[in-house]
Formats: sequence, C-alpha cells, structure tokens
Amino acid sequence: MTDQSVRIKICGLQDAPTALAAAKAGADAIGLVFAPSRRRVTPERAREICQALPPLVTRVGVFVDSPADEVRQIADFCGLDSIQLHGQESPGYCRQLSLRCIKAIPARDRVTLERANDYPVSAILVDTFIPGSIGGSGQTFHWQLLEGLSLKAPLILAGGLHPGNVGRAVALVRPYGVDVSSGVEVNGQKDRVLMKAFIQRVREVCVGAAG
Ligand SMILES: O=C(O)c1ccccc1NCC(=O)[C@H](O)[C@H](O)COP(=O)(O)O
Repeated sequence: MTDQSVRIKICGLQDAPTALAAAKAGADAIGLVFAPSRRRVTPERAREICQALPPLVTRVGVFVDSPADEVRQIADFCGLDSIQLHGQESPGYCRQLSLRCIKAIPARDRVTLERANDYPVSAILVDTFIPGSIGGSGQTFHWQLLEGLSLKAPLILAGGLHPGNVGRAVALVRPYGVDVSSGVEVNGQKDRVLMKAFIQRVREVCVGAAG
C-alpha cells in the first residue's frame, strides 16, 4: 500500500509569488538553490521568499560543496528549516553541520545507493546520475534500481518527475516524499498549472491506495 501522505517538495523557486502559489497548491516543502544554477537565488531573495511563506511549509536550502560556515550563515539569515546537500559532502561534514540535512545521492548503481546509509541525515534524496550535471536535470532513472533497498532514513524520490509519471513512480517506489523541478516548468519558469497538476496527481495516487 502507498503511504497516504507522500510529501511533496517543489525545488528551484525564485520568487515569492510563485513560492506562495506552490504552497497554496499544497506543496509541503519548497527548495531554494544556492549552488551555481540557472535557478540560483541570492540569500536576500531567498529570505524574502522564506518570510512570505506560511508557517507550515518547509524551507529547504540546496547547496553543493559549500563551506559549512557559509551554509550555517545562510540558513540562519534566511530562516531555512532543512539543508539539502547535492555535492560530494561527506558523512562527517553532515555531522558537523548540526542542521537538519537531506543528502542527495546519485542513482548511479547499487553500491552508491547503499553508501547512503553512512550519512547521519534526516532523509536521503535519490536523484538521477548524469555525468557532468549536478541536479535539476529533468531526467529520470530506472526506479527498479531502488527495489529492495533498505535505507535508514526516509527516501525522497527525484529526477525527471512530472505530472504524467509521478503517479507510477509513487506507486512503484512508495517514497516518503517526491521532489520536482524541471517537470513543473515551462520555458525554464515554474508553471502554476503544472505545479497544481503534479500535486493533485500525487494526492490522487495516495488517496486511491489508501481507500
Ligand atoms: O535545480 C537545480 O538547478 C540544481 C542545481 C544544483 C544542485 C541541485 C539542483 N536541484 C536540486 C533538486 O532538488 C532538484 O529538484 C532535483 O535535482 C530534481 O530535478 P528535476 O529532475 O529537474 O526534477
């Protein structure tokens, strides 16, 4: 049976009105990218977005191999609830950060996925492995790679999800949460209709499985 309440994170928000639209559509969490990316936001813009959001929406900051002090400073300045680490950060780095962390792990092979259990984190986000690309690629991976994988932390599924495939993904993988960026964009911008459709599809599958 599918978990009735699969959490939904919409990543790569860049302005407060769009982030509010995501929250209003039912997103549980939003992601703000501080790493080099076309979706990158400044700490000032991220703070504005965080302050505009209702209290029960989780604000996640996405970083790639940033110095720990810089991450802590930005988290404090913006009021981030969780930190998503999308680079080569080690388990020790996560431990010394002393913040709620989500570690992104590339779905490269089974050995890589099993190493996720070395991380002292709140959740593991499994994303598509693409050589030379870090995140937000819009590409899926073979979800069967996750079959029988036993993770200590809750699993967030990412990589190429969109309203047309997220139902199948949730039914097959049964993750704690799903994460989307490219799949709810049109011409590189977040699209309110697609964000709504994505969230609605996840909710439909969850209610269908519970009923
Ligand atoms: O989204 C980015 O541009 C990005 C850049 C650098 C590191 C991480 C990034 N995104 C992290 C995410 O959580 C994305 O939502 C995740 O990779 C899935 O993206 P997509 O395949 O586009 O749905």
